[in-house]
Amino acid sequence: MSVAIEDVRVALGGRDVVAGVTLLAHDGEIAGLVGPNGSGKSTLLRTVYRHLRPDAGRVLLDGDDLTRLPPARVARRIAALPQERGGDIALTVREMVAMGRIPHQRAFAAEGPADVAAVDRALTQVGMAAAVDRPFAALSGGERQRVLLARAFAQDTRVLVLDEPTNHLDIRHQMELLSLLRAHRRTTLVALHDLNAAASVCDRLHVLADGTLLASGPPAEVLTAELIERVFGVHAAVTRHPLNGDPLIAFDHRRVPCD
Ligand SMILES: Nc1ncnc2c1ncn2[C@@H]1O[C@H](COP(=O)(O)OP(=O)(O)OP(=O)(O)O)[C@@H](O)[C@H]1O
Repeated sequence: MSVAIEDVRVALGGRDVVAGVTLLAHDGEIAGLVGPNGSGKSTLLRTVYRHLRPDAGRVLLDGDDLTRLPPARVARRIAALPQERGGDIALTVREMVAMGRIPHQRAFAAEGPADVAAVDRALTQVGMAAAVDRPFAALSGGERQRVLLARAFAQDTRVLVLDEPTNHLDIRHQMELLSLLRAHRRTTLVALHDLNAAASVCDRLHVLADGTLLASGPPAEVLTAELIERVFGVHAAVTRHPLNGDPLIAFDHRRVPCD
């Protein structure tokens, strides 16, 4: 299932924070959004999981305008890990993940065997199966993150939208999550700050700055030292990863950022 963002504009607080962005995530592709803080990544993703309606432009799901599709149908097609990660919600871990099954259930129907299996599978995938009865509100930041990811996986959609999914995760859980994304091969839109992770996991990268799209393409073409300096204002050396040949971006943390 493809996701096409066509000339989307979003105004917030009296200014365009997304100023006419066009990009396409092909069926089964992992499309990464990278860019500095405030460049519009979350805002753009919110238009895809329908948290925000664009002021202009359209988001198309396999050619269908998202705003014209019934919400329940969208929920069976798009699952999201938003940047808002839930607070004091009085649910257990299992109950939280089971919410991902609601779009598949008839009104007031109990969970069926397929729902139970999907919830169990998702909890195992994120390594939280042993915590099913714990209160969600009592989890650490990284544990909550993994449970919300499980909820998105349990929703069993063809499209996943993930806003900074590796935030709070230790290196092992970051790597497990990124390899799960590759193994699942759903159409995925993911905002990532870690350029090396983005280079390894994404099929295509889209670089945002000040609400506009500056570059799109395969990571090895997009992530040049010049682009990184122009967009992020830091010096970087782009080499090859010694273990897998992916682009490897090295920063000199002893050096002050450039002007
Ligand atoms: N509700 C709002 N009202 C006014 N301005 C907003 C609102 N939400 C976001 N913005 C502004 O829109 C701009 C883009 O924000 P957005 O969260 O999309 O950026 P981002 O690229 O996801 O940033 P980050 O990397 O920090 O998560 C920012 O300047 C932000 O301050």
